[in-house]
Amino acid sequence: MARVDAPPGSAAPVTHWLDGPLAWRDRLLASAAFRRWAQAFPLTRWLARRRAAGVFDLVAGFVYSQVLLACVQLRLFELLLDEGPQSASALAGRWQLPLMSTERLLRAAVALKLLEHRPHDRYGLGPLGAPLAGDAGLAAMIEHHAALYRDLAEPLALLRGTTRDAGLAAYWPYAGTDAPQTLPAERLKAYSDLMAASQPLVADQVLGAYPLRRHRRLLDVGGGNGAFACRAAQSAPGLQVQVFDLPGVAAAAHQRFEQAGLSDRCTAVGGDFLHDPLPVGADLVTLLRVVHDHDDARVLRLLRAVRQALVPGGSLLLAEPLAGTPGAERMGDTYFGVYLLAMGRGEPRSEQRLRELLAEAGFARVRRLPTALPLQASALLAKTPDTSNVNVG
Ligand SMILES: C[S@@+](CC[C@H](N)C(=O)[O-])C[C@H]1O[C@@H](n2cnc3c(N)ncnc32)[C@H](O)[C@@H]1O
Repeated sequence: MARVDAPPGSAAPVTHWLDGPLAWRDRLLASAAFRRWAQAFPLTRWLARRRAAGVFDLVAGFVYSQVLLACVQLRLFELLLDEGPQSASALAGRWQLPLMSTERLLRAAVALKLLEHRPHDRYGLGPLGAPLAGDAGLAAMIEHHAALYRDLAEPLALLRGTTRDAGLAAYWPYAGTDAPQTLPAERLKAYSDLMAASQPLVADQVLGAYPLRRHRRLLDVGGGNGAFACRAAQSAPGLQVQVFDLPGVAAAAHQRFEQAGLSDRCTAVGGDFLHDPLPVGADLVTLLRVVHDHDDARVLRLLRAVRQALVPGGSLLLAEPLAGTPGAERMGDTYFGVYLLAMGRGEPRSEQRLRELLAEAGFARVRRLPTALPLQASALLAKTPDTSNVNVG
């Protein structure tokens, strides 16, 4: 039986009956002779090609991302949506780029299905580019990845924690401090604007899965500068909405409510949700894209504080992309796993892990609310016990 390394602290090597067959399979796939045979044999050729293409996509993925980033930075998708197909020379003139590199970018984007080559040698939107046209939230998300790409330039330095020029850690300053309430407003603005721009993607999922009309008072914890609160208030005319976020962010939420003419129903409170008491009396608390930013100990502290703040029988709606989501596994463990590592705190969690944390914090009757696009966000609804809110543990 094949030998594998023992886990730290254990003397005996750990083995499993599957180790032998899997080692045989690994040796087969690692053999150039076997791969040559599989590529030539008619019944395995399709599989060999698919595997080779899969490996190539992993090799070239960074290039794909940068082609997409260049298209977004040039506002190419909006331009083609507004003005229709364009020739390479028209685009090169508009962007003041060399014709040769403009053509290179356009052909690269065609191969990625971001664009399509149209009659008369023009370029129009492709099936993957069209949904990006005019979506400010997606564009903002894509553009802020420039910071992540800097962190990933040396992946081993990231894994060792020795990255020199912090990209995402600087972008999300609350992840690197135990006193986030002291952060000045100007350090909170870039990420808060990004969250507001991309919030419609999440709000669509949340409000589609869980209409808010049955609630009286909503507390959006870590609610950013109030983008979701406004959508929530507009979707449920009788709802009072309160945002709790860091002081600099809450001040921006207050401004948004005034500008939207919603100040009579929407308010904002500033503080640190890990140390300051949350406003009490809500019958619904939302935690949208908040929990994955924090380690288990902080999440438990936050969930217990939420439970204390809710009225007996109140509900918590937690929404974020979940690890292990069928069909979107790379989004959780690959993308968010690495993203949050670069950010400096937090982890993607599976539904099961969140259920455990919710139970430990005293929530019950947890159920998953089906969302239309789990890649964007999954939602869990949990309840506080109907009676007293004491003994939160
Ligand atoms: C990833 S953003 C999500 C914002 C918003 N819920 C959304 O989905 O657009 C996380 C939010 O949590 C807030 N936050 C992080 N740590 C906090 C803390 N200790 N106390 C209060 N707010 C905090 C941040 O300021 C930020 O607005």
